[in-house]
Amino acid sequence: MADSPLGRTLLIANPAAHSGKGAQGAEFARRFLGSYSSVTSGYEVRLTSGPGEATTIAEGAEGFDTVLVLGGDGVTHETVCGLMRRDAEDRPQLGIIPLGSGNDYARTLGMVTNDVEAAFAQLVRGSVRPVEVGRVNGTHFMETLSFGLDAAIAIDTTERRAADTSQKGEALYVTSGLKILSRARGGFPCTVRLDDEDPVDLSTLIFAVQVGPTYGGGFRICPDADPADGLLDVCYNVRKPVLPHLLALFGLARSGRHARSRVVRLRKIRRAVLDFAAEPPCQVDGEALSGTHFEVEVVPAALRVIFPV
Ligand SMILES: Nc1ncnc2c1ncn2[C@@H]1O[C@H](COP(=O)(O)OP(=O)(O)OP(=O)(O)O)[C@@H](O)[C@H]1O
Repeated sequence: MADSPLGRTLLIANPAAHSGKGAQGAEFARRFLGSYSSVTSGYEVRLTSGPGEATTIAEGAEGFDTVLVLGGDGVTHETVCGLMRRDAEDRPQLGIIPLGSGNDYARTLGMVTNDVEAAFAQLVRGSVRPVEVGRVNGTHFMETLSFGLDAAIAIDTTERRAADTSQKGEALYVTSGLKILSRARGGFPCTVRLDDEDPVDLSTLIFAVQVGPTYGGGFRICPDADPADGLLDVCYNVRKPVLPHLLALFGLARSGRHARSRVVRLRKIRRAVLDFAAEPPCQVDGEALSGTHFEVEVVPAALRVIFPV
């Protein structure tokens, strides 16, 4: 590793990412790695053929110093889950080449998005820092876990994108948001225990657990979240706002200004246990998760990730 910035490198690329632009991005990345041989000490390129494969490839990343992932938050989540199945001492460092529609993890790290060449320039000169990941019922997440309306919006967004709507990214999230929020009524009753505190009953509309500040393609739900502070940030409602207020909060969350509202509370925690009366909408890095009992915890310094300098 000493004689090249990335050492022995495995590139995991999703050709389907960003509405198929991943294929071209992967080809560019392959040519880049071939042309600039001093950047690595040898490399391998693996294209994913479908959901879940990045996890298997990353889990088997034996003898690599660096795993690069090219694609969006979905394939990055799968790669992180695979890396977390490896022993910590045999876990390669991770670099992101963001090519997706949401790119929230890239935003957390400060990587340029949807520009493969510029991302390589950042990675080659970057610095490696340990970051935490979250864990919920045995599944890891690198950016976001949420319950309630925001999860319903994220799941609706994913389903509509899969159904090939012409809307993308933020526009898709906003239209899903307006649809789901305008139908919101009861909330999702839940008992929550944060760290070692006494359990509290909440009438949950949203309960977000974040490693980095954003979800949904840039909504700053936990504006102070820092992926290297060893803590998870949570944002949840402590009152039920009337619908116009709820819609206004949704708009303010774009810039993080919802944090000033007395309706929501923001905290930093290590652990949370949530028990819902009935199964809530739940998303983990954009993927749906089912259940009523959720045990959430931080895994501090779980991954070494390349940040731009
Ligand atoms: N060859 C493939 N064909 C179809 N889907 C794939 C393939 N390889 C991986 N996938 C799936 O595509 C999903 C979405 O990919 P990814 O997150 O990379 O891009 P995106 O959806 O454009 O971006 P974002 O997640 O940021 O919105 C992943 O969850 C992954 O399981």
